[in-house]
Amino acid sequence: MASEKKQWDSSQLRKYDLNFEPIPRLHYKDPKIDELIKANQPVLITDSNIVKPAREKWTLEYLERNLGNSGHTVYVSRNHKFKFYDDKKILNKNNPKGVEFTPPTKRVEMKVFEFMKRLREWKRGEERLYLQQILNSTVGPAIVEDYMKFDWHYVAEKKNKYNWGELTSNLLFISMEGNVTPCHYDEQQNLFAQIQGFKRCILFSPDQFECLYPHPVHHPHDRQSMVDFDRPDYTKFPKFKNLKGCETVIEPGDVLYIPIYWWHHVESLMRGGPTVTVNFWYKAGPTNLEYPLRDHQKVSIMRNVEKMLLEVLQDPKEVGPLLRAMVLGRYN
Ligand SMILES: CCC[C@@H](CC(=O)O)C(=O)C(=O)O
Ligand SMILES: [Zn+2]
Repeated sequence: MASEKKQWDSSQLRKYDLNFEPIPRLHYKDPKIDELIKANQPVLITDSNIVKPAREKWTLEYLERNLGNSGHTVYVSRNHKFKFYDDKKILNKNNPKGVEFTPPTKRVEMKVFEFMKRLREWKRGEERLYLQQILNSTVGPAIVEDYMKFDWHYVAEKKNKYNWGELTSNLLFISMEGNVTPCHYDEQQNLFAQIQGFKRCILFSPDQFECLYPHPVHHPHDRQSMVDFDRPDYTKFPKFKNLKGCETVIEPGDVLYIPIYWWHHVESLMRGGPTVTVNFWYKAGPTNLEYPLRDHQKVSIMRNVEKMLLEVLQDPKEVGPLLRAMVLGRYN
């Protein structure tokens, strides 16, 4: 059979001073998928029916007609990055313990027809938009009907087999070409289903924590890497050059398993047009402490230590000196 024409090329990928291994791409009936999920390893699942109705029907026109007339959550950025921030951690009159912080993106509520108009008329260099909307009762009945026809048997089988917690949400992402969600981790298991367009996903294991320098837990950019992948500061973040990761480009119909606590950087291909994705976020299941501890469990322990120290010390500037006094010359 003539090889299928590749639908994208490497010139559409942003260039980083890093090399990556490929993430395994396996047909959804391949039993090796279960081995990888059980080991908390990423895997790209192809040819499944997980979001088949969306794959067949959710064009931008269909979404514009059926997403409903409520305002949808849209982020606006002056550049290609959409770095998430938790506004509950920003200093303001209701949150005197918060951090002085200027959000890098604006969050607005936008009607879907306005969003789609902005998408159609967008010119390179203009501010970028990224719709990120929870699929909830505000969406139109046609979307609900399609959603009910997702292959819930397949996802429930994974959830139960690997003891994941409950499904917390499905987010719908409609991105402009070239948008980037910078490197971060989530405390949830994630089935990341691609509906339209191509997204490059670069993933790093939780054991790369020391190379990715997350913001402190109390910072609005908690869980996000401090390193700007476009212009890494190797003086401030010297271990970034040792970073080891894996990558794939997900295509419509692919579903990427992003394991809990795994770092991921996601970009809609440049010159690839708008992209549509639905994710499935599951809470972590109950974890029994078995030794040796898994790397993601150590990240969770470090988060708890940071939270406890901040609680008792009150001043973030005291956390470093106390930990250095405790460790340097004694535990290193
Ligand atoms: C706000 C979340 C964005 C998404 C990545 C992307 O599609 O841009 C992601 O990081 C996730 O599904 O966990
Ligand atoms: Zn994420």
